[in-house]
Amino acid sequence: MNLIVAAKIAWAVGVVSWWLIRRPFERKVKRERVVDARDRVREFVLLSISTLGLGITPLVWAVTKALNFANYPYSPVQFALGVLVFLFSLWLFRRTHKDLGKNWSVTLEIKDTHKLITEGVYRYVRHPMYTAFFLWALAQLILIPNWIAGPAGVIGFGTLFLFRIGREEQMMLDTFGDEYRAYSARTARLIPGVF
Ligand SMILES: C[S@@+](CC[C@H](N)C(=O)[O-])C[C@H]1O[C@@H](n2cnc3c(N)ncnc32)[C@H](O)[C@@H]1O
Repeated sequence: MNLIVAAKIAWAVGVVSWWLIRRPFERKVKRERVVDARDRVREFVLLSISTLGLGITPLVWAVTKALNFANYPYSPVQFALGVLVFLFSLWLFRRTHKDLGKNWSVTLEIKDTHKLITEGVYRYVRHPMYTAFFLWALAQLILIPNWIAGPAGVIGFGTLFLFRIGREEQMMLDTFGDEYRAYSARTARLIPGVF
């Protein structure tokens, strides 16, 4: 099989796997009562930018020829590395969902029974789900040999992260106070011991 076709299939399998992992958790949180929801319009815009980068742009690359002018030569090593990083991101993504349980939400929300999670992967970093998304974006960068569709995920998810993270941490501080302050003091945001 042509290596570019293999990259397109690997990318599509990765995205469908991500969706299949998320589905049962989405169902579970539907029944929870939300007591604080912040920045609804801003969150919609940020999620759209992230979807454009991680979903729509690579999809356009995979199913049309519109971005082919920005393709560059590809190697089996690059393909294998991209697949490995994608697998690692999916593993971490599933772990974060299991650890967060009913406390998870797509946008900035607090539930009436909300608990601060500090165990599992949350013991090492405060935002492991965002680490998983950055790994997905990195996998896309490596897996897709195109100067537009490759980096689109890093730019799209990076924008969401930059404009959301301060507000999410402020919401957690407003809700959990000293408990979150102490948790923040002993954990990094994305990479243990680094950042
Ligand atoms: C998309 S989830 C991402 C969670 C976290 N930022 C991460 O990257 O793993 C966002 C929601 O998770 C909730 N949340 C974030 N950190 C949490 C924690 N340590 N414990 C419980 N809920 C948390 C907040 O209610 C927020 O609205």
